[in-house]
Amino acid sequence: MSPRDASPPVLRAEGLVKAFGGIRAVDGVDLSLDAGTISALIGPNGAGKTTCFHLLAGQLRPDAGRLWLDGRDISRLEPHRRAALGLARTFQIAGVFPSLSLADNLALAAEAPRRPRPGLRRRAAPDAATLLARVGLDLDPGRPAAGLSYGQVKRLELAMALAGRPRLLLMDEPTAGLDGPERDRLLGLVAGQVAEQGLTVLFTEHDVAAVFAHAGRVLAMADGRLIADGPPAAVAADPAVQRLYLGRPSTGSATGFAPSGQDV
Ligand SMILES: Nc1ncnc2c1ncn2[C@@H]1O[C@H](COP(=O)(O)OP(=O)(O)OP(=O)(O)O)[C@@H](O)[C@H]1O
Repeated sequence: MSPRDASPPVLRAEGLVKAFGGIRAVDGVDLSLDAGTISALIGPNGAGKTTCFHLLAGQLRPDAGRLWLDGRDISRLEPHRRAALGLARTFQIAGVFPSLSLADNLALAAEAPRRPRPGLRRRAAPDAATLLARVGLDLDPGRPAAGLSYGQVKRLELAMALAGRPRLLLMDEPTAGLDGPERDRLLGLVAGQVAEQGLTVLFTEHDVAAVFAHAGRVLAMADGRLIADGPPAAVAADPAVQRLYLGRPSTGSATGFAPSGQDV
């Protein structure tokens, strides 16, 4: 590819550091995410994944390091300014309003990232029925969110994240609380949006089988640092990752660092 053809990564981070007292929760993280890719950030409890997400989305200020979204320096922007530029984040506990209709939940979610930039021309959000169809919810958009099953709420949350038409979606344990089939279904829907809409996704996930099934790339974190980054099979075979999860190097199985379905 010639330099003229090269478009900047959707997200680039350089030298991110965040310490809490004596703990360096994020300790010099560099990463870069290309458009239309889905990557998983894995690591044991306390590795620094959530802190990393806070730094990327702007809920925390880094002690050091810089960030670019589509080549634009966003290091000093507040979370709502980053959201207005297309960086969306979902949380483990999300904000669905049970008393509002599905359509109103989606309309609020579509509006939120745009409020701080009144002067800009707005792109129309997809309509509620289209968004619900994208996440496989065959429901009346006029019905209240109250009474949805937990799995349906998680899919509504995904539709709400998509309503803002993000460029980059950071998903912190999007499948928390879901059983195996529901987890697969949700991550399959996310991967579908990556393939069809050119969305870029970084998600955290403790279930290694789900990571292998849906992530194109895996970034493994330990003690605030990225210790491996690459295709899932290569990361699984990485000796540092093997030591982290099993306390011993790889025995050769590409998916052997944790048995299918085991949490990491
Ligand atoms: N606000 C805070 N104040 C003090 N220490 C913190 C704070 N937030 C995180 N930490 C510490 O920073 C380290 C990284 O935590 P973090 O929550 O980012 O890890 P994680 O990989 O997301 O873990 P988990 O998988 O359990 O959510 C941990 O040692 C944690 O105790």
